[in-house]
Amino acid sequence: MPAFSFLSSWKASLLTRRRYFFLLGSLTTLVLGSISGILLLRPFSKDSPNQEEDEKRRKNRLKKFCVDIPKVELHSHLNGSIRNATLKDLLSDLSVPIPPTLQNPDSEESTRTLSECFEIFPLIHLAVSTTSSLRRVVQETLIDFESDNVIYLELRTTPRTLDEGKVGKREYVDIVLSEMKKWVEDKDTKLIPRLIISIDRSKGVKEARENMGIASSLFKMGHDYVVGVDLGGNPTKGSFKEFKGLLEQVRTEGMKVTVHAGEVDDLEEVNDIVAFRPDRLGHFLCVDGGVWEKMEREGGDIPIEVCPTSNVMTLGLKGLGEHPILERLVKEGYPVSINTDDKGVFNTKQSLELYKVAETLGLNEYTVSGLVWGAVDLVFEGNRRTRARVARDVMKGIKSRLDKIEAGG
Ligand SMILES: CNc1ncnc2c1ncn2[C@@H]1O[C@H](COP(=O)(O)O)[C@@H](O)[C@H]1O
Repeated sequence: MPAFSFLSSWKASLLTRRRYFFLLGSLTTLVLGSISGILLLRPFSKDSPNQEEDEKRRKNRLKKFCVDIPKVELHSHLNGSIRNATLKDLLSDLSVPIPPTLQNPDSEESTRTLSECFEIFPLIHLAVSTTSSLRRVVQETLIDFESDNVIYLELRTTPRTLDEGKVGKREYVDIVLSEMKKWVEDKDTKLIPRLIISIDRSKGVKEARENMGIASSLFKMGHDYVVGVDLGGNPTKGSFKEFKGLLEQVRTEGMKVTVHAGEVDDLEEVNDIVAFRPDRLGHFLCVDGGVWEKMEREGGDIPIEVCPTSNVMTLGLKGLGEHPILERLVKEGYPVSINTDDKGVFNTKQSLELYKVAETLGLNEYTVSGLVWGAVDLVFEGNRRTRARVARDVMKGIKSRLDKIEAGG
C-alpha cells in the first residue's frame, strides 16, 4: 500500500473516527440534555396538574361550604327575586313579547346596568299582577332561599294593587304575609321569613305614605313577620328629603329602617341619609372620605347591606375586585351582610354571592364563617328568642361543617 494511500486511509479513518466521536458526543449531549431536561422539568410538569387539581379542590370545597352553611339574607326585593323561567312563563301567559334583555339571563356574561334594571322592574310588575302570580313568586322565592340554606330571610316589597285594581295594597301585603305564614306552618322548614315594607322613591310621597301606613298598622297590631321599612327604587328619581319625615314617623313607632344610599353619585343625599342614621344602609357605593368621617363623628358605624353582583353590574365594574368599599369593609371587620338584592334580575343566590366575596378577597372557610356570623347580629327581628334561635342554628351549622373539614372531609 503506498505511503500516501496509507496516509489517506489513516486520514480517512481519522475522519470517520472524528465523525464517530462527534456523532457520539452529539448523541450523548442529546441524551444527557434530554434526561436533565426531563429531570429539571419533571417537578413542574408533575406538580402543575397537581397544583391545578389542588386549586380546583380548594375552590369546590369553598363553594360547597358557602352552600352548606346556614346563612341570613337581609337585602332581597321580592319581585326582583322572581325566577327567570317564571317571569317568561307569566309574560307569555299575558302574550307580552320577551325583550332581548331577558333572552339569556342565565348566561355567565349577562350584565345589567342600573338603567336596564329599572327597565326590567315594570315588566316584572306587569307579569306579577294577579293574586295567583304573587302567591307563586312568594312560594318560589322561599323555596329558592331555603334550598340555598338561608335560614333567616328578610324579604322586602313595595305594596301594589293587583287584579286590575280589585286587590288593594293592604291586601297585597296580606297575601305575602299569608304565604309566609303558610310556609312556616305547612312545612318542616328551618327558614324563618320576615317582611320589610318598601317605599319606591320614584312613586312619590302619597304612595309612600300609604305604604308606611300599612307597615305601621301591621306593626302596631304586633304582627310577628313585619320587621321594618325600606326606602328604595330608582335612585335617579325623587330624593331622600321627601321621604325623611315618613321614615322618622315609623321609626318613632319602633320600626327598624333601612335606606338605599349611594347607588349613584349624590354626596349631598348620602350625607343626609347618614345624618338620619338608619338602622342599616343598602349598597353605600358612591361615598367619599367626608361621609365616613361624618358617620364616625355622629355615632359610629351604620351596618351596610352589600349586594356584590348587583353592585358590580349597576356600577359597570369589570369585577368584584373593583368594588369601591367591599375589601375595606371586610378586612376592617365593619358590620356588613352579604346579599343577593334581586336574585332573579342578577341571576344569583346567597351562597354564590358569599363565594364570590371569598374568592375576591382570598377568604377561607374560617373567615367566610366570620362574615356570615357577623350578619346574624344585624337582623331586624325583634323577638329575642327567634334571634337566639337563628344565632344558635347558624353557629351549629358552621361548627359542624368546620369540624368536617378539620377531619379531612
Ligand atoms: C338594583 N338595586 C336596587 N336599588 C333600588 N331599588 C331596587 C333595587 N332593586 C330592586 N329595587 C326596588 O324593588 C322593586 C322590585 O321589588 P318589589 O316590587 O318591591 O317586590 C323595584 O321596583 C325597586 O323599587
